[in-house]
Amino acid sequence: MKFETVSENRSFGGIQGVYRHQSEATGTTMTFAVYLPPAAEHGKVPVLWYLSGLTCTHENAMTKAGAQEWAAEYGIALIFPDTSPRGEGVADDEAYDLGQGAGFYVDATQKPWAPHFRMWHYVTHELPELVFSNFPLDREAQGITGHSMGGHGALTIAMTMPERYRSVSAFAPIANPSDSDWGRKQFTAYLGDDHAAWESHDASVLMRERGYPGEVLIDQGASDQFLDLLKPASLAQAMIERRQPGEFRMQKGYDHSYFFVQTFVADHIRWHAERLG
Ligand SMILES: N[C@@H](CCC(=O)N[C@@H](CSC=O)C(=O)NCC(=O)O)C(=O)O
Repeated sequence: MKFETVSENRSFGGIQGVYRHQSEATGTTMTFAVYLPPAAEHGKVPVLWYLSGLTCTHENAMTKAGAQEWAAEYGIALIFPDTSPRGEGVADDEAYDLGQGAGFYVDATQKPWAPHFRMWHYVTHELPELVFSNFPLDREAQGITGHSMGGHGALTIAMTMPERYRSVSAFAPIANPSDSDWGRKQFTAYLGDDHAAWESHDASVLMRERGYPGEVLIDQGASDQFLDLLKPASLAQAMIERRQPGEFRMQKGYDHSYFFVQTFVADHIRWHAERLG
């Protein structure tokens, strides 16, 4: 699989790279970022996938989360995919929470989204094949995290493929999209009216039905301006009903911004590093 280098910069002794490739999954050019810690000079390192939220590209978390320092310290690589296909021939919507920048980590089955909006397949199949073939990454040591829409993606992907994603965490995830205006509109557009398809992309439903075999770490700002849309209580209740091991932390005074993410990102990278070995 071919890709081109957009930029590479030294960061905390490692390399922060940005790359571009032609995606078969989305039928578009996709950009992604990979941070390789210094330890990657000596062999394969564990991988933490970071899925971003609404309106983001690969760049927001790469530049705002402050994750590289901790990834370098714990010897773990970071991968930052984009959040949707983009481009002139790609469907879009005027709203910031549908279309480009709002792929919701599903494979759309409905027009006009279906031809390009295949972010589940892209993030779980195509991009892994590309990065594991071209970077010194340990395929057997993968964790996944994300923020907001990306937290939704991380939780639903980890609960669907726990044998692959050996650790999971989330920052302020969209926790119950089937019952939220951050979910119903997008699932209707991308997946249609088939609520069974919605439920397989809803972290609270998956938590209640199957949970995750390891421990789960969730951080949620108690002053998050989007609490009504995120619905953390649904996920917390599902964790209790499931007796899911893990930590659900309400962080006093924190909102939804990257100031919140950068405050707790060290905890999350440590969490993953401890579980990925
Ligand atoms: N209307 C706002 C909402 C966008 C926003 O807050 N996006 C968050 C993720 S929200 C859930 O997925 C985000 O990460 N923004 C990028 C950033 O760098 O902060 C708006 O358009 O600002």
